Amino acid sequence: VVNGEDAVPYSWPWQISLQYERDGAFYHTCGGTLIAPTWVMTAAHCISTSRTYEVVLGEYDRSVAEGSEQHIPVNPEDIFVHPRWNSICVACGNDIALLKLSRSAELNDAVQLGCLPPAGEILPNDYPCYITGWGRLSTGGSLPEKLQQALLPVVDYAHCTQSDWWGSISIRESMVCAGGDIRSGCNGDSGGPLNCQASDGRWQVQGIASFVSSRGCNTLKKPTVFTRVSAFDDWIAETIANN
Ligand SMILES: CC(C)C[C@H](NC(=O)C(F)(F)F)C(=O)N[C@@H](C)C(=O)Nc1ccc(C(F)(F)F)cc1
Repeated sequence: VVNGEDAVPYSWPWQISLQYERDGAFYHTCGGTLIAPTWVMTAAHCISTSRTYEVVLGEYDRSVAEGSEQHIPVNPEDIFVHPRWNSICVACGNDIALLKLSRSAELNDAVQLGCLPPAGEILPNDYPCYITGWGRLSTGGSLPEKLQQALLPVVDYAHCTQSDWWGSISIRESMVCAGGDIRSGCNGDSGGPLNCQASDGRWQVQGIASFVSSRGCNTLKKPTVFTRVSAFDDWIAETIANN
C-alpha cells in the first residue's frame, strides 16, 4: 500500500497473508480474505501450481510472533482458481481463487469472517473504501512489517474506462477501480480485500486486489484495479457448496 498508514492491530480480522514455502521457510506473497471458517478468497494470479502454500490468520506485525497468528496449510487439491482466469490476460478479469483450509480457523478477536456483498452490487463513484495489505510501501520499495491501510474512493466504470484513465481495453464490468491519486495498492497487496462499509455498518469485501499500472503503483489516473466480488457470488457459492 503506497501512502497508507499502519492499521489498528486486528481491525481487519478477515485479512490473511498467503505465504509460499521455499527452502523450509514461508514468505508472504499475497493478501486474501477469510470468508468462511475453512475458506479464503484471493486472486488467481497469486497462485502457481508448483508452490506449497499456507495461510496466516490473526497476523499484524510480520516480524513479531504476537500469539494471535494461526498458520494453516492449504493442500494443492483444495485450491480452486476461476475456470475463466487466463494468466496471460489479467485485463480479461476473473482474477479470483478460493482456497480450502486444511483445518478450520479458530474465530476470535483477531480472526473473523469478511462479508460478501449482494450479487450484482455496484458502488457509486467516490464511495469510500479501504485497501489493506502488506504490499510494497512504494513502487519497487520494501514490504512493511505492520498491516497497512489506505482510503481509496471507488472510481466507477464510466470514469475508470475514460481514455486518460485505464481506458476500455483494460477494464471490464467485472472489475472495480479505486483510488487514482497518490494512494494505491502495490505488489504484494494482490489478492487482498477492498473493504467498504455498508449502510448497516458492516464491512463488506467488494474487491480483490488484481493489478496496478506497470508504470508505477500510484500512477495518477491509474487507480488500483480489483476483481468485483459481487460479480462472482454464484461461483463462490457453488465452489463452497461442492467442496
Ligand atoms: C502480477 C500482476 C498480474 C498483478 C500485479 N498486481 C499487483 O501488484 C497488485 F498488488 F496491485 F494487485 C501487478 O499489477 N503488477 C504490475 C507490474 C502489472 O503487471 N500491471 C499490469 C498488468 C496488466 C495490465 C493490463 F491489464 F493492462 F493488461 C495492466 C497493468
